[in-house]
Amino acid sequence: MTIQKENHTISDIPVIDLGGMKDNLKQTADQVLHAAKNIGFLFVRIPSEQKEHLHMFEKSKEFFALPTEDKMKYLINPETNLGYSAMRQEMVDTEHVKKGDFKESLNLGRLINGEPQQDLAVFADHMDTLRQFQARCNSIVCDLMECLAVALKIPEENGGRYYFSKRYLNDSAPQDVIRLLHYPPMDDDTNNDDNSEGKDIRIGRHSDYGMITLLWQSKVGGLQIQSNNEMQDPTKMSWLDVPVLDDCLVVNVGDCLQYWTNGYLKSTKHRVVFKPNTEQTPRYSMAYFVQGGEMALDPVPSALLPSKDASEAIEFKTSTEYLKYRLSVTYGGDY
Ligand SMILES: O=C(O)CCC(=O)C(=O)O
Ligand SMILES: [Fe+2]
Repeated sequence: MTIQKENHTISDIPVIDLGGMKDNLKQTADQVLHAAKNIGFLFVRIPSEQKEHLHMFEKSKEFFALPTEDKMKYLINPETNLGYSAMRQEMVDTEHVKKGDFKESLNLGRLINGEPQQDLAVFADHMDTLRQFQARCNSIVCDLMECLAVALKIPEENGGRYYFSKRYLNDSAPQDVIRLLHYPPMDDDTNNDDNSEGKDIRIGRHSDYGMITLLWQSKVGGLQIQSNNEMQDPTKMSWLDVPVLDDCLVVNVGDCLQYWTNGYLKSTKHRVVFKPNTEQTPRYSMAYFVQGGEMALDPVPSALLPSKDASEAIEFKTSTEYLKYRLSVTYGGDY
């Protein structure tokens, strides 16, 4: 699938205020669509009264500060994709990086009726923080989905403005994941020679598997997006730095949404590197992955979409099928 023919500059990543939906839905919706189809990334402004992400960051830092043996009690369950992944356990770029990613993470599954579906004893006293963060994520996701449906002019008989959000909220098996990430400072184990991109990698080049990802960064940057998305040759890849904007979160389109829109919306490759002067600083980030669950990977009913490339075989019927395949690659076929 052809993704992007032209290179982009950082000014292509707009800052969008979803509060604008109230008075000017069409304009806000068009801004979201423009970014989603041109670069696959956008910033969403965080109103100053919203503090849920800050509370989550505190809990995240506390978790990663625990001794390794305590964290290992929550080791990731291959069946559910929930739990703790240790340093180097994951490798998202199997083509260009030979060692696992220089990061650790904790995947928290969706709370159902406010309750966790995994062992989360370590968060037992902080469930309200988790509940409030999840509720905030859901609300941002629904706003974004409504914007996309409006700008894609989905006919009323197909659900109109609520085409995506209704399916999302009605999904029988929602598999959204909150992922807490910790990238420690460089150490003797950070061997820069073993990746052919010739860069110090915190997480290798990848696209996200699901529909939409919300990403909060905490102070330390390093996130980059590939401006020539389809380029496979590491020597010819070009990368744009995504700045850390304190009052914004980052949003990106995932593979499922690209697939559903016949490539109209772009799931752009990205990675995190050690930026100069931050090698000795840990980076914390949090991602909220909207996975799509058991929703069928059907083309979105929009006249704006290009027709499907006939050469492309339909391999996956649901988002979950696709997710399982991608995870099996990331974890080295252990799953
Ligand atoms: O930490 C980041 O900024 C990026 C994380 C990411 O891309 C991912 O987990 O998919
Ligand atoms: Fe990602």
